[in-house]
Amino acid sequence: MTEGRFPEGFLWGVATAAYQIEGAVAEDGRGESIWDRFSHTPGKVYQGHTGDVACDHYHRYRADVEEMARLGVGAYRFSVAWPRIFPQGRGQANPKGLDFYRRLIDALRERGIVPVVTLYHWDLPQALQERGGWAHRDTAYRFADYAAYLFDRLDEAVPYWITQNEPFVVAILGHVTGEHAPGLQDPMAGFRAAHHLLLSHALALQAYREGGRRHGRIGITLNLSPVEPAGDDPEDEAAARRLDGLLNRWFLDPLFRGAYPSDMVAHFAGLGLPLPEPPQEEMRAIAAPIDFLGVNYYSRQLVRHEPGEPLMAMRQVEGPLPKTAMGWEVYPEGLRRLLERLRHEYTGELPILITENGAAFDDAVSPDGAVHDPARVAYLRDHLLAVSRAIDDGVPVRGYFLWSLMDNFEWAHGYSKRFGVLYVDFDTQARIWKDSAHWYRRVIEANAVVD
Ligand SMILES: OC[C@@H]1[C@@H](O)[C@H](O)[C@@H](O)c2nc(CNc3ccccc3)cn21
Repeated sequence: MTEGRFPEGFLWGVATAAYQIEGAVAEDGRGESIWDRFSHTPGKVYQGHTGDVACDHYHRYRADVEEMARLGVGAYRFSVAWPRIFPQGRGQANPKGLDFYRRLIDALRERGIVPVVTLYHWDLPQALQERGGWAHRDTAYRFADYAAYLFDRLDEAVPYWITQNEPFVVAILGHVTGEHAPGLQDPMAGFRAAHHLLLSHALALQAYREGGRRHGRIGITLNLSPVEPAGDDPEDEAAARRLDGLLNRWFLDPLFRGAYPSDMVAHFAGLGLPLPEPPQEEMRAIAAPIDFLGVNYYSRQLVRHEPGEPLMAMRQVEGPLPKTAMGWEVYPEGLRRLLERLRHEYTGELPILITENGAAFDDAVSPDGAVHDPARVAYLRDHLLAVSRAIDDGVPVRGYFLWSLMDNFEWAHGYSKRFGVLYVDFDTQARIWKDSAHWYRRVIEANAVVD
């Protein structure tokens, strides 16, 4: 394959998530989520922004699907809001909630766009949080019930299911640093949540496999990054290994080797965090075969040894490379290296989907009415070239989902960070194609990186 070209049938897509785009948070029976609660809590989100309206996608989904069709995408990755399906997280279902996703899937299929459905993208029903949330084992079983409910009603139309989006972020930012909902700062809750998120994946996978007549493929999405020492001090290298152990291996090892990484278990035990030995049948279920691994890649992590930092004895440092509006280094080579590592250490011939890759930049509408975003075009081009090189080396990457279709609610940053290839004017809800959207359409059409 010549560099920059992609295999026949490569799946080109865009990605979004329910709480970030839908709005309509109190419509048609939707229950409260932890992100409704968190975003309405003063001081948690930039300038008090919330997802109450977001991109109003709940009402504008048909027009948004038409934009996807104009882009020429073959697939669309979106998440189902659990609180629309089960407003209390369990018990009584809400048919109007399911009806919205049926309408969305029908609109996609009418335009020949394959739905790729993420079951959980961070919007836990608040009622389950009040019963302990992800730190409580029962939530994993409620998730499996929710997943089975959707499998039974939507599986005929959904070829790809993703159980969890980024369990690391849910566990650590939600339960240890407190930057995300539910805003806890309790390392033990974080480790319990991490295990219950993996357990929830395993239980949903079992429900899928045992449900008979299942037509699709099912996997999980992890946020993965190369972790590199900021200097050549052996202590910095050890710090990098520790962060790699928490960010990457804490999830890859259970999923592909059936056990948590022993060096990290020992590290946390040494801190007086004696993680309870998980039941072996749970670890076996977590390591049950999946059909693909979803990889969200944005940048690398650069670390130094930091004796005073209580959990990991490390601190992340700013690197020398050009950065996006999130302050993340632009490091496309890291994606190629990550894919090579995954294949050699974990996934082998298992298909990989890049379920998120993209960048935020300070976009603005020009006097000519266009949105010129050359930095995003360059970011996307270089990362696609990295994917193409990995494929040429034999890594079985089967698809790429650009984050994101349109500017949206960027969690604790609110609407201050724009990741879309479509610019959203949140005063009017107008969608404006950025130069990167025109470019991505040409890439898809050519099935190759174009200038
Ligand atoms: O930040 C951009 C996107 C976000 O909008 C998606 O909902 C989420 O899936 C997502 N994950 C990452 C990478 N991981 C991450 C790192 C720091 C904070 C939050 C997420 C980036 N993104």
